[in-house]
Amino acid sequence: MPILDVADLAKSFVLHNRGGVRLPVMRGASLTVEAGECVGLVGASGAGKSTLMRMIYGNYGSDGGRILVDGIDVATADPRTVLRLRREVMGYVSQFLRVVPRVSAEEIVAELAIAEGRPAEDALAEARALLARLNLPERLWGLPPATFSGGEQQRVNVARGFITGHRLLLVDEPTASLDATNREVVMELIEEKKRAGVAILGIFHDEPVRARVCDRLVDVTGFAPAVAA
Ligand SMILES: Nc1ncnc2c1ncn2[C@@H]1O[C@H](COP(=O)(O)OP(=O)(O)OP(=O)(O)O)[C@@H](O)[C@H]1O
Repeated sequence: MPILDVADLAKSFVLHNRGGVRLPVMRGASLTVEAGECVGLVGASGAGKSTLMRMIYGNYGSDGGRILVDGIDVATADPRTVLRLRREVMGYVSQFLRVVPRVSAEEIVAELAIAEGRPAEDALAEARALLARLNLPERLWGLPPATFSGGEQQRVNVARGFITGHRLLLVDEPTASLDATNREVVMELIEEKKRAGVAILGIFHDEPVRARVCDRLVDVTGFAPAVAA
């Protein structure tokens, strides 16, 4: 059974500030991701890549179809079940870090591992190891990331997303503002996850990154309502 199994998913946005106009953005979206596999979402800007990821993570509702994560349908699950899936099964690594005031970089990274039940000292040790691998200067580990550069914040976010034992990772542009050295580290982290049997669905604008880490590509342009009609 694939860890992620999306079938016949439909989505339209209702524009409340435009008198409730419905804007269909997706129809018949279907894809699967197996353990140990990385699938890349491609398609022109505005084709719906991020929207599809947000529906899978349960941030956006859908108008029809199913999103099975570890056999449970996110499209119809109650919020409590979605929260459990996020804690136990699926992680989301966005491009941007949500900065929490006064919480240090290493604590932000360790947080999800602690939530999974890992002892705090172990989680902090692994957080530091990941930050070191991602070349974040040690003097920054104990500071809140609010004043960090874009690339430094992104590396904290990648460490936070990759520390978990999640079996499904949704990654949205994890290398967007990184230099070549750190891009290489992120690609290695993805390859390690795949070897550990983690299923990954990603958006990678960087073609060489995509070519190296993705086993398959899914073009979301094929899910546009006009094409499917
Ligand atoms: N909250 C929203 N309300 C209304 N329309 C939206 C909303 N979010 C996205 N859209 C529309 O849905 C379509 C798909 O957007 P989405 O961000 O998923 O595209 P994308 O493929 O990820 O693009 P990019 O590569 O530029 O990030 C676009 O036409 C966008 O304008």
